[in-house]
Amino acid sequence: MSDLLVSGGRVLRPDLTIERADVLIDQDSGTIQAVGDEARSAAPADELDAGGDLVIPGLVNAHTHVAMTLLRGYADDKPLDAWLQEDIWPVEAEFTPEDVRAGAELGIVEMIKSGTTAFSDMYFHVPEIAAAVEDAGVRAVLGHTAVTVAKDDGGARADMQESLDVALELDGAADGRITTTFQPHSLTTVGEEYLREFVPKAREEGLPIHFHANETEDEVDPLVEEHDERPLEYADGLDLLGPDTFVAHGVHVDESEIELLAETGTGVVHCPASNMKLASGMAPVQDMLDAGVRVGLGTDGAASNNDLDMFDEMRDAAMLGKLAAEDASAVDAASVVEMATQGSADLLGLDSGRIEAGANADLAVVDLDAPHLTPEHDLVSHLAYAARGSDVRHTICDGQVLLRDREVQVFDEDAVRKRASERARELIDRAQ
Ligand SMILES: N[C@@H](CCSC[C@H]1O[C@@H](n2cnc3c(=O)[nH]cnc32)[C@H](O)[C@@H]1O)C(=O)O
Ligand SMILES: [Zn+2]
Repeated sequence: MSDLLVSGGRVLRPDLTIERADVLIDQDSGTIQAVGDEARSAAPADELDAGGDLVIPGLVNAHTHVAMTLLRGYADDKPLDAWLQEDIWPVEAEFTPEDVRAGAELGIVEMIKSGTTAFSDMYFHVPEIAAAVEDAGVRAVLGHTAVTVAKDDGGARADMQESLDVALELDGAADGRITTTFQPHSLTTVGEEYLREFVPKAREEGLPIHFHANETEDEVDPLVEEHDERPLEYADGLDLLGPDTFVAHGVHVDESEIELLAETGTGVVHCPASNMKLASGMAPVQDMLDAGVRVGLGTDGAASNNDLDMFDEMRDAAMLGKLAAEDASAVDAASVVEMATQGSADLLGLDSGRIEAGANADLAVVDLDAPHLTPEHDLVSHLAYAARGSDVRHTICDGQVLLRDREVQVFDEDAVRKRASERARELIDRAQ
């Protein structure tokens, strides 16, 4: 048996207490074998020093568009609709499969370096993203995002069919590290007739569903006008909600919709940085938590964030949650740490996000030896409010070491950055 010992650290346990403990990992099964006294292995095949560090579950980014790293800083300071239509979609039309691969590798390197071990993605040229995930050793929930507006009927149906086909084909790829979702882009960018035709097919195949919902007011008003019901009531009528569904954003949800989310077990991925940057609004996160809605955390794409650092996202979630509730006790440190770990993992259907025997061996080791993490009154507070992605020292996924002493083990980081820069430059040239 091949095993790995993470030794000498303090460990964040599932109940958010901190315990001095070693963690023993079975690399063959990719799971945690023991935490604490039972972890003292006679002679582990490999050892990672976590002395003075905090060992946490690998963070889970529950909503992103990873290849959009190529568009980081390309178009800023606009609202969602204008940003997508005027800037993003014209350039995305020029993306080649190689561009998506280069952008995905860049995004994955950024995530590995900041302690993220799993992500959920919405994009196109998905086999390229799957190949990058396979090479990198991370986990991902992938899918092809279908849009039907501004397409003829043939084009629209083909895009919906591709979303089904890609989800069926890639499920279980990369030794099971890849799973999939069926992905209508949003309730306003996919026509009702296509949802009526394809959602039942996705349900029949048992595919989980992921889409953008209630992100901006512009997305809510037309649906209310046309159907005389709230967007999530409309979605429920189309069998889009349920425990196998998680929606991105959920910013403009009213009380009845929060109830509907809780009743149906539908998950919500909160994306605070994107919501602030595009001025989409403030999601009522504390109200959703109080109502028993399952909430995870995501960065959204790098062009609306502009990074993929989940530590940033935790802090943004806490800050924005307080502002939205006008209550400093809302969305507290423990809530955001839970959202970024067990909360997101639960939405993605992963047995990750907790350091416990039997769970996936997906971990990050945070170096606490820094002025901004001193003194150590409360390490959960530090994770939420003071730590940064660059404090991550080691990252482990599926029992394999992806980052060792801040060195990415799975890719040549400089080559990935160089390729992404070149591809991004050529892409913008083509689009202009
Ligand atoms: N543009 C393609 C496919 C869409 S892929 C997923 C899309 O979501 C877009 N996207 C990124 N962030 C957001 C967001 O916050 N809300 C809605 N869409 C977004 C992203 O740019 C990408 O175009 C088509 O026309 O078929
Ligand atoms: Zn998005």
